[in-house]
Amino acid sequence: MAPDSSSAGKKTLRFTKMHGLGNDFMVIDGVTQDVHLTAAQIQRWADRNFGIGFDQLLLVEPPAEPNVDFRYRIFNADGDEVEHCGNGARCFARFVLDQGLTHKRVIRVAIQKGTLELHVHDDNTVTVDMGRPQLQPEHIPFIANEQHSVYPLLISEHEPALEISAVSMGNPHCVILVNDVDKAPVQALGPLVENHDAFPKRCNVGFLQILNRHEGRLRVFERGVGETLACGTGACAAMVAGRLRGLFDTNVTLHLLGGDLEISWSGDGSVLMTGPATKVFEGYIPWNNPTHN
Ligand SMILES: N[C@@H](CCC[C@H](N)C(=O)O)C(=O)O
Repeated sequence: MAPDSSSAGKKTLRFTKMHGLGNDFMVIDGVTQDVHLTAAQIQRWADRNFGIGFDQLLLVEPPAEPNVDFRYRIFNADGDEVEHCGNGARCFARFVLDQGLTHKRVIRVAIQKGTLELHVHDDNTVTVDMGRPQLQPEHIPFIANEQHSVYPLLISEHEPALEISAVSMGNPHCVILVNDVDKAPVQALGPLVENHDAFPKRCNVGFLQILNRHEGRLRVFERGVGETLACGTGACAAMVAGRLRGLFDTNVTLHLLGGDLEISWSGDGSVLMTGPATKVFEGYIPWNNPTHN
C-alpha cells in the first residue's frame, strides 16, 4: 500500500525521478497533491548525497488560464524558480501521460513567460515548440547599447575579451564558440560568465563546437546548477547563435554529453526541439507541508 501522501500535517510526498539525456529532475504532481515548497527544501532534496539528487525540480499544477492543459513550474537545484527548461518540458509531457493526468498527445502548458505546445510521438520522443528566441538585449537581459549577433565580453583585464552571443529562450543564455568542447574551460569560465555583470539575471553558459552545417557538440554550464549532461534551452540558444553567424542550416543535431537533440529553426519564428524523456523511478519522501505547520 502507498504511504499516506495526503497533505494534512507531516506526511509523505509522491514524486517521480526522470531525465532528459541525463539532465535529471524530481517531478511532482501538484494537481492531485497540495504542494508548497521553500528554496531550502528544494536545495536539500537536490543534494546528491543527502537528498534525492537532481538538476531541476518540476512542479506540475492545474492551469490558471483558459486554453492550456497545465501549468508547469521549474526550480533550479539552488532553489530559484526559473522561466524555462527544455529537457524538463519533454519529461513533463511524458509525466502527465504516464500519471493519467491527460490522454492528449498534443499538450499545451503555461510556463512563467508564455505557453508551450508539446507533441508526444509514438516512439515516445517529444517535440517541443520552444517559442521565438529573443535577441534584444533588454529582453535577455544583457547590458549592451544595441543588438548584435556577437558581443565582446571582458572577463579579465589580462585576457582578450571573449566573443559571445546572447540569446533568450525565455531564460538567458550566453553561447561561446570553441574549437574542441572536450578542452573547453567549462568549470573555470562557467561561473565567471554565469555571474558576469553584463547578465543582470545571470545566465546559462554554452560552449559550442561547430562540426558542420548540420551538426555541433555542446556543453552547458547551467545557471543555478553547474555543468549538466544536457540543456534543452541551451541547445536551442546554440542553434540560434550558430545560425545567426551563418554556420548552421535549418536542421541541426546537437551532441550533448548525455546524448543528441534535434533542433530546427528557420531563422525566424519558433525553435523546435525533439528528444527523449525517460522515467527512472517513483518514490515517496517524508514531507512536512510548510503551509500546515
Ligand atoms: N536544463 C534546462 C534549463 C534549466 C534552467 C536553467 N538552469 C536556467 O537557470 O535558466 C533545459 O533543459 O533547458
